[in-house]
Amino acid sequence: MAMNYSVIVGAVTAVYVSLRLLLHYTQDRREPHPLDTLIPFVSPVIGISRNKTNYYVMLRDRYNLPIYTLRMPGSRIYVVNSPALISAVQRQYKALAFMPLVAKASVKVSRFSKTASDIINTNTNGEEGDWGYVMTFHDTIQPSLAPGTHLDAMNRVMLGLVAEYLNRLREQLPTTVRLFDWVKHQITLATTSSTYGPSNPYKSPTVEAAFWTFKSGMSDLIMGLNYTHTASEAIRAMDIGATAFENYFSDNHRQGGSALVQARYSHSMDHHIPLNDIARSEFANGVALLSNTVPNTFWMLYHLYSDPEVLAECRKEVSDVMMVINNNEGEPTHTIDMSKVKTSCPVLLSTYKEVLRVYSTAVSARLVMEDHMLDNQYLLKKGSTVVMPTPVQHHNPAIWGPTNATFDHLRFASTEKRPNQAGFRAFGGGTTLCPGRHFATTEILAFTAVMIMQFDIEPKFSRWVQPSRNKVEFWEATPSPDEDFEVEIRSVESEKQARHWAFVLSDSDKPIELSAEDLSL
Ligand code: HEM
Repeated sequence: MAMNYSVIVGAVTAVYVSLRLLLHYTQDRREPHPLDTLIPFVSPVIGISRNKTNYYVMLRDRYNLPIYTLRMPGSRIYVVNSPALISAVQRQYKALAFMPLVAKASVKVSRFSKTASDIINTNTNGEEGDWGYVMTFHDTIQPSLAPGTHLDAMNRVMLGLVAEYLNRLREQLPTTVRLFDWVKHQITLATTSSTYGPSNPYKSPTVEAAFWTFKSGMSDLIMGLNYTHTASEAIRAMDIGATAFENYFSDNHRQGGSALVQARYSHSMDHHIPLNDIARSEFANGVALLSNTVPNTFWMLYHLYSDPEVLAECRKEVSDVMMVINNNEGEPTHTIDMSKVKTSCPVLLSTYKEVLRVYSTAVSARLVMEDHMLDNQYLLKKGSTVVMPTPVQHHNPAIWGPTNATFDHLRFASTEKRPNQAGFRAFGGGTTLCPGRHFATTEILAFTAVMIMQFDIEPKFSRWVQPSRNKVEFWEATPSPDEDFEVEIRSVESEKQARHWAFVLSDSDKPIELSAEDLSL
């Protein structure tokens, strides 16, 4: 027995020493310093799976390095903390590329045909010039989501739908719903109907449910774990979505949709993507459309309703920009001008930005295409991944002060001390800055503004309790609550007489500052 024990100890020691030597001899001194090497190659895996994106914040707090290396089995991750180095990474968009990662992940999750996969995987980083499906994708869709005519048109449809859903809700009050599920359903329908028009495939409850099943299995699909139960369910769900979208496109329903869907469809057709693959890509696009807007709307409602002070201040602001206008039937209609909400409701806007700051779990990633000296200081090796975790910036005491960990709904409303916009990265930055940020912002603000004006919400069985959010997946930029809960929705007493609500967009959708890039618009 003693003999067996010493053999095991000897073997473990030999493995450990070999791993340490391997780490030592394969780490170039010019690379960023390696961290969390207690058990080489294993400690970072445990750290990330246990602590999710908090792991990066913990390592920043402990070592405060501008950049460091995490050695993982078979790969290196360079984690960038310093804002100056983040800018340097963003400037090197060819050497430190985003699109090859997107192409690889999208082929895995959408399960494209070989024809489509080959087209998508060609010239992903513009090695042969600025052409190809992936290289031209961003510039093709960007105009349909940029402030201007197309975005206004999409916003007007979305605002009409939000008003219609919530007007209908008034007729069912009081009602009890599971808050997250309810928000998910309302936002899914408003977002997808304004994107896809009257023949929106998500109007089918089967397609709507299939999308959320697909989303639940995405992590396994990205990691190639196609054999798990969750992945099999996601694959089945993708097939349901693909069939629905194939019918939508073959019946020409996209003609009634937004400029965004037209641009995406034409782009795929121009690159000779087969129809079933276009449908797969469109269904997977639901992740960009919905996976952040839904949870951010939920967290907004949570903070608005769980704190009477926040609720009162925001209600006052919105009521100041509300008008009563007679509709076509001569009925008085409470009308909220979204253009005014964006210019005259600083507390509501600040609450929204604070939600984005506190809840963002986005980790921007880049693939190192060739050995590269970042900022002439740090060697980044070909094939490694560079990551820029947003929580590190959003919880940086040097930018946000000692209260960085707490939710302060007035943080962005202060006119004296403007927070440094470079430290706010909820929508990413550089060439991969989120093109959907203005659309999502208008939707979240409209939905929450009309909610607080029309309805009171109370948890059914207890007081408001901050839901945990530990189940967030590694690729998600916004966590959902771990558990849903029931709330009762009632009519706001003083508003009982107002039966109709509507929105107008009096001015073209002005960009509000959602990123450092918006300051120059
Ligand atoms: C509150 C809602 C949203 C949040 C927090 C959000 C967040 C982000 C973030 C952090 C990125 C950067 C990814 C990176 O650099 O690694 C991104 C990219 C992107 N987002 Fe959003 N997003 C939101 C809504 C939307 C909507 C509604 C759309 C579509 C209409 C959209 C479309 C996209 C696309 C296409 C990209 C990739 C950009 C590229 O190809 O370069 N997003 N988003």
